[in-house]
Amino acid sequence: MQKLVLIRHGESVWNHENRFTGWTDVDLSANGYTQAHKAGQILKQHGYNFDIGFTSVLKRAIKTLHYVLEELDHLWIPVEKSWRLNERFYGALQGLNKDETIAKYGAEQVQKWRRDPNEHPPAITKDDDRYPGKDLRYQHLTERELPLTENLSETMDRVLPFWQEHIMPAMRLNQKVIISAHGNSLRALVKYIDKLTDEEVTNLEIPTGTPLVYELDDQFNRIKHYYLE
Ligand SMILES: O=C(O)[C@H](O)COP(=O)(O)O
Repeated sequence: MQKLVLIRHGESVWNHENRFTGWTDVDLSANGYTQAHKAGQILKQHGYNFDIGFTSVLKRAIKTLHYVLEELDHLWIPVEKSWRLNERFYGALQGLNKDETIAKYGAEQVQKWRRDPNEHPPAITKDDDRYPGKDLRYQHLTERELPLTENLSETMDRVLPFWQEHIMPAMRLNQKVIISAHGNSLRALVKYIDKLTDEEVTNLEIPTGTPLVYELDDQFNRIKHYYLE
């Protein structure tokens, strides 16, 4: 049996302001900073330690992992960052207030954009300042990999190769792994590990800054999962 720990970043400034974030690189809020430290303390109380960490290239997830590892006095372990663990790219919704968007387009449409695994939020164009092709950190990506919008299925398509090629090999070496990522990149991963249907994943919400433990068998099938609080 192996334990894998997933954590969604602590509350971000835009979570606090209720704005669609996606790949926008916003910082943790003061509350998010506290949540990240508390998550580290809880993991410490339960005797957790890690051999390797994985995170996205967005500072809210990077900092959350950093503060967790700081509490564990584990800042020295290797941390691998990948755009593949980024939040779902929320297209033209990025930056908009969620309630204002509901007022404009209706609750049903906004809920579809947020939770229907096959629904695309409105796309940006390549001349938009939010286009990742303009951002240094994504310069090595191919044009096909650079999103203009993304649904959860597409997020899953780019998360899973990273799971298979980086995270699973570490676990096969019996390394203890922590992954600090985002609401929707973690929903994509959990959909895969828990073999959830499209309908089941629609109702899955992952809270910020709360360690989620997966106990997995040798084939990486889930035995059980639970939050540490
Ligand atoms: O990108 C965002 O806005 C949030 O991190 C996740 O938002 P959601 O709960 O609307 O998918």
